[in-house]
Amino acid sequence: MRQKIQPWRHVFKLDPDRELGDRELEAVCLSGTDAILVGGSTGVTYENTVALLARVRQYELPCAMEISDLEAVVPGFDLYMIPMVLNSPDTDWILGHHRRAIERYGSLIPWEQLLTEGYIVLNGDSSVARLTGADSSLSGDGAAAYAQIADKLMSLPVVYLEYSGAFGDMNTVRTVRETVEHSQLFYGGGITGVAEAGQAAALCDTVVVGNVIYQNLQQALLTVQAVKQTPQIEF
Ligand SMILES: CC(C)=CCC/C(C)=C/CC/C(C)=C/CC/C(C)=C/CC/C(C)=C/CC/C(C)=C/CC/C(C)=C/COP(=O)(O)OP(=O)(O)O
Ligand SMILES: O=P(O)(O)OC[C@@H](O)CO
Ligand SMILES: [Mg+2]
Repeated sequence: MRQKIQPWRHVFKLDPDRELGDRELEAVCLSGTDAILVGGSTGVTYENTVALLARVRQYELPCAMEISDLEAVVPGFDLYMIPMVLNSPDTDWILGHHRRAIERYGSLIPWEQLLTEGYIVLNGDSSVARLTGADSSLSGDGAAAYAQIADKLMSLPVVYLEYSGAFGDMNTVRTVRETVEHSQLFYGGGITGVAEAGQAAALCDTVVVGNVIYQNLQQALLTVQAVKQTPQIEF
């Protein structure tokens, strides 16, 4: 599974709880992005997730689900990404929901299709920060410490720097980048055009673009090449 995401440089995150027309979806899926990640922190249901999966499946690119609510899990995705919010004080968002999911689904879980993401939530104003109570007031060193827990102590395949809704502090991202050796480093949050996309792409392995799809599709589409044409800085 890890090999599957290794080539992902640019990913569009589609929210089942938001409207996107057929022409717009086609533009997203044919944009040259490496994958579609279906997920949101609120309002995700079985029905709106099935509907979005069926529409994305008209295209050939990989489609993964990022699970935020067990009731909304839909079979048929290529991959299931499982967030653990490492900087939440509420262990439910690190292990609790996960334990209940395993108790409930047991042997039905397709483990070979699951990938764990060590989330570090850094925008205190985001829905995900409110939902999980994450401590978003971390310094660069604090964020890097969580990243090292994910990378070195837990050997998680993904470290996800989540600034959902606001462009992040690139000094913090750089500090984290310098410490992550094995996990694939995802960046997401507040990318609204090529300049931000390029900055995040220079520092991270995978850049996730979400909200701007719904606000300014043309700008969203331009982020694909901006990410792909930006070489990563070597540390
Ligand atoms: C047949 C088949 C496929 C069976 C599947 C079996 C199965 C259930 C496997 C799962 C096993 C498992 C361990 C599941 C975990 C369950 C679970 C609910 C875990 C909790 C995940 C979690 C920490 C959620 C918190 C929210 C979160 C991190 C969401 C990620 C997405 C995100 C941050 C979106 C951004 O939100 P958005 O709404 O866009 O925010 P803005 O408003 O700021 O834009
Ligand atoms: O929606 P934006 O702010 O682009 O963030 C992308 C993604 O990281 C959200 O989970
Ligand atoms: Mg969003």
